[in-house]
Amino acid sequence: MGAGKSTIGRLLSHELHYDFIDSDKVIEERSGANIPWIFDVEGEQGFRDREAAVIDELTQLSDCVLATGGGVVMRPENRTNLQSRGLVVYLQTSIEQQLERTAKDRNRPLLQTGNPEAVLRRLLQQRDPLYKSCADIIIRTDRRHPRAVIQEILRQLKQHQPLNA
Ligand SMILES: Nc1ncnc2c1ncn2[C@@H]1O[C@H](COP(=O)(O)OP(=O)(O)O)[C@@H](O)[C@H]1O
Ligand SMILES: O=C(O)C1=C[C@@H](OP(=O)(O)O)[C@@H](O)[C@H](O)C1
Ligand SMILES: [Mg+2]
Repeated sequence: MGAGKSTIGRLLSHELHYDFIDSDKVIEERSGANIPWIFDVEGEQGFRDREAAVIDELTQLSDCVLATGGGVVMRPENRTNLQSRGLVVYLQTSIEQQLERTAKDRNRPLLQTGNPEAVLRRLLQQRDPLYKSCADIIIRTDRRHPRAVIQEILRQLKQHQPLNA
């Protein structure tokens, strides 16, 4: 959360002339509700079920940049689908920067309960090995302008596959 997946993903899609899809937005559109409501009414498991179905569908598309929610790696089938069907970029970000970037946002239910720093620390401990297990590319985003992050992604992408852009 706050790594910049939604922001960087959109800008990157422009550079690549690809479509941009944010799985959280698709989940909201399909359910007709926002993420806090889904967590409230269906619990985190309900949200993860919706997320897994959407990820299975969206990872079958071509020529697009897909931004996921940060918890996508918690389900093994999501990791398999992302890894086998796409090229995965891990935006690695310090907790300090995550806190700064998410401070004003009330749309992340996991940060609304308890101490956000402690929550982020626990989640990073659980998830960092999982992000690393599926990432083709790892980019540090701390104190880097989104444009610099995108340039670094493009540079590393070129080493992986020929690009249309
Ligand atoms: N590299 C960056 N430098 C500064 N601010 C950023 C950067 N990446 C994202 N942000 C800002 O941080 C906030 C959270 O970004 P967002 O793209 O929603 O993250 P995510 O989708 O990973 O949770 C947004 O306000 C965005 O403008
Ligand atoms: O880390 C998480 O478990 C979540 C991250 C959110 O997306 P962002 O990573 O885009 O904030 C969103 O999917 C939901 O609130 C759960
Ligand atoms: Mg996002």
